[in-house]
Amino acid sequence: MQPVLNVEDIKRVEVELTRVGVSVSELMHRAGYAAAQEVLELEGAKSVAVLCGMGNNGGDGWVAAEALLARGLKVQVVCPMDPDQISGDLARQVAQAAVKAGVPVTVGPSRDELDEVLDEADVVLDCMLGTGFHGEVRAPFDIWIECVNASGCRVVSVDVPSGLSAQTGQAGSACVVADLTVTMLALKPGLLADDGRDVCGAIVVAPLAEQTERLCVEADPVAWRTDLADYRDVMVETSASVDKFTRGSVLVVGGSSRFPGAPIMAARAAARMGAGYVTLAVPQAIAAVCQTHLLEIPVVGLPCDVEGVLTADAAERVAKMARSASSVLVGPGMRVSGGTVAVVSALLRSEAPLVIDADGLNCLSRLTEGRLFDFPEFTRRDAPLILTPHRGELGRLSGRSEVPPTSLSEQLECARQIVWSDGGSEIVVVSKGSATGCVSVDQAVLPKPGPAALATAGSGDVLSGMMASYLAQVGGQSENLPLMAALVCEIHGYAGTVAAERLGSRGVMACDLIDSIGLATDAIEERAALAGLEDASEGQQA
Ligand SMILES: NC(=O)C1=CN([C@@H]2O[C@H](COP(=O)(O)OP(=O)(O)OC[C@H]3O[C@@H](n4cnc5c(N)ncnc54)[C@H](O)[C@@H]3O)[C@@H](O)[C@H]2O)[C@@H](O)CC1
Ligand SMILES: Nc1ncnc2c1ncn2[C@@H]1O[C@H](COP(=O)(O)OP(=O)(O)O)[C@@H](O)[C@H]1O
Ligand SMILES: [K+]
Repeated sequence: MQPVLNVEDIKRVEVELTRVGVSVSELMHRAGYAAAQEVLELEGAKSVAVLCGMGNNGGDGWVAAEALLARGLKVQVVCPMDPDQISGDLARQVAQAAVKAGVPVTVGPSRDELDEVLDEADVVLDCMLGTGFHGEVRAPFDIWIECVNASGCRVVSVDVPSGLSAQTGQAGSACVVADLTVTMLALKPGLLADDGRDVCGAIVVAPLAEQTERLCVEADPVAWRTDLADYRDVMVETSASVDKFTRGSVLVVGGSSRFPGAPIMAARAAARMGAGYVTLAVPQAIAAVCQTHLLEIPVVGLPCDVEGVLTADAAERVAKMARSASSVLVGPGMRVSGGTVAVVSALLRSEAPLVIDADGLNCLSRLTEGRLFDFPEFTRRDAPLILTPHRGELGRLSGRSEVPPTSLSEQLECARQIVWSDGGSEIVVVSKGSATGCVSVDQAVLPKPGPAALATAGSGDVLSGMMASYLAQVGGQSENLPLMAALVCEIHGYAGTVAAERLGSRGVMACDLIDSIGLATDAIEERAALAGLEDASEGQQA
């Protein structure tokens, strides 16, 4: 797994590195060389325009420009002011050194002059704004960024594409769209979510020092980005000597007259994910319609009101059914009422490994008055509990329904608040978004996100069905619950990719994801096993 550090923690690592003898100047030189190296590895790169800002990100650029010139490339630095006028000592010194070494400089070009420089270049090295960027992009960089994006050059961004917040993942009104981002020391959350996913291109981490790995771990990473090989420890063991019950039984509880489709999709996803036996429990009013769509899955009708919403009488029945299930999913399409709140409450008190999604989470918000972290008694249980909120649901659970989290780092913060108030290792919050974080008290793991094709109604119901199914198949518990949850998200994402290949990136509907789950599971598990073997053989050779 790769550590992901908040920007302020990256700065702490930088300070720690200086304490162990790697000066900031040395770091800037190594950053510049790392960026230059990536440019040199691009096929056919001959002429490079290096666009430098006035801070240390620009400093990295000057070092890279000098290194590229020394390797025989045609280099042209573009800078808003005379190198002697740069206020930061370090950036000024490397700029002066580069000029002395013969690096040609264009100072404060007009738009036309900049376009001319870019016409001559085949690669742009973007060193305008790094982690020091905040607010809206100001002149001249707003114009420069427009020119870079229109130039047709390949773009390598240093540390972070200029105009993107490395912390929040939000892009300003202007933002470089890179083909490759060489990020220094460690991944930052903003590179992995929201606009970051659109503008970073491929991401390469340049650790810059042998001590970096240890210092990053000591800086308490905000999350860990998974590698496929990590999943081997949490995968379902395959065996031919199984029957439908040993393959795990899932109870799905949800639905209402308004939303009969959500629990149907969740139940089908649970079956496609490999559970041997799935039962669906829904309001009596929709039981027949659900059964018509589910040939393999028995449907149980429960007491409901005239609106086809579960009543409190259903709670005891559900709790009893939960006793014979390897896992239970509650929530999809259920609505929020006194009855559904009673059902969620009964399941929380049960010993069943439990996944709560959608309206199940909204019931939980209602139970805890929107401050789940103030009511850890609801989530404190011995059996696993997985909550799968999107940003809106997470906001409601965290008492911030008016201002739900808007970035991955805020998602992680809210999820942490919930799991830490509970304090147990059995609770995981799967905080969903364009990037998803699976958060427990021990760690937060980030699976590789799926494609935007997943942003379609019902996709979350499919995920929660898959989650309950995997939980059932590993016997209702896992050595590493957040990693298991991340594996399920990764399979969900890959199902989106498989479905998009078949139906087009905008054509995917939630049911199409269900049909792709089986192949996606096989593919991800096979790749994880292969990646594990490769890691092991590399380890032996080393
Ligand atoms: N943290 C580290 O360990 C290392 C950092 N390095 C580099 O240093 C960078 C951070 O350097 P700095 O803190 O100097 O910050 P930056 O160079 O990212 O940005 C600071 C400059 O940008 C300007 N600026 C900020 N917001 C702006 C806006 N909205 N519009 C226009 N201009 C704006 C500031 O006035 C200042 O001149 C990193 O991104 C990285 O490239 C590397 O040199 C090596 C190691
Ligand atoms: N832009 C995106 N890129 C990748 N995954 C996404 C994107 N948007 C949404 N997703 C994923 O799709 C799923 C949507 O879940 P949710 O919002 O609960 O949908 P619904 O309530 O309609 O079922 C989540 O797993 C989320 O991570
Ligand atoms: K940059």
